Amino acid sequence: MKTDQLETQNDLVLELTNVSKEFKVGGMFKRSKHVAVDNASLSVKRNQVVGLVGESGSGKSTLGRISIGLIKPTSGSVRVLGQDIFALGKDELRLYRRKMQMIFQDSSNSLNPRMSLQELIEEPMRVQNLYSAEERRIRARALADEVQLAEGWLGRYAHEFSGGQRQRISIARGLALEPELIVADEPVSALDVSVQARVLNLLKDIQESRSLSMIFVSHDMAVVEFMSDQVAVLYNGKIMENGSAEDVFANPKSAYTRTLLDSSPSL
Ligand SMILES: Nc1ncnc2c1ncn2[C@@H]1O[C@H](COP(=O)(O)OP(=O)(O)OP(=O)(O)O)[C@@H](O)[C@H]1O
Repeated sequence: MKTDQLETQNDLVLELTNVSKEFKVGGMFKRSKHVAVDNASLSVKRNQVVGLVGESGSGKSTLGRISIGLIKPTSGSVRVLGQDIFALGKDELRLYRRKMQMIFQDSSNSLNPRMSLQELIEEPMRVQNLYSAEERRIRARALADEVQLAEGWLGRYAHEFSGGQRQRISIARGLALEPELIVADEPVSALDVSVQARVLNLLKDIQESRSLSMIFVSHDMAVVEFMSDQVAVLYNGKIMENGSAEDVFANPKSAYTRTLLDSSPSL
């Protein structure tokens, strides 16, 4: 294999190929299948942000969760850094998951109220048995600084922070295991509009400085335009359109994307 071919392959952090997900729905007597993701193919390069947009129920979250191994697709393959993650055993997948982290809309609600900021950021490293206690302490401080939480706050508890600050804590916890791929699922939707821009700017700065690959799920087209290099539009589980953010926003190919853009007042 030529060197340039090798580089192109390594450059792909996430590769979804013909991924479908069917959920069984209904009760004991009337069972049916719901196709949440329908034959979707998508790739994310190193240092690239791919925005996933579409109306509620179009399959964005399901595809995001499939991308980091939280949901197993019914068919298709998911490669992260060249590795088919569903070909891994349970323990191997657990270890591999370090490379892929998810930031949820309500991540901050799941922070343990009995832990200090220092402990909350150290927790993912402790659970994975990574680093010495001293090193975890130092790393947690650096991570708090990276998400712009003051050193003086390291002893405070989750409930003492605002919504935006709690989402910064979740971001720091997501970064603690040095991931290469982040799936951010509506990460600012639960925040006040005034706080959203600051958290988005932080996320973008971190993504750029760490050269992270990211899937950014949002129903807000303006937010997606700000964050993304590439945009994929989902409708009924199908990818209707996938192109550079510039092209998709300036020249949407599908009528559905045009409707989405027209109904987005903040653009
Ligand atoms: N565990 C599940 N069991 C059954 N159906 C599910 C399950 N998870 C998702 N679905 C269905 O799959 C479809 C896609 O859901 P998904 O949450 O991925 O969409 P979404 O685009 O992220 O929506 P939203 O913006 O509202 O979060 C929906 O019709 C949803 O009801």
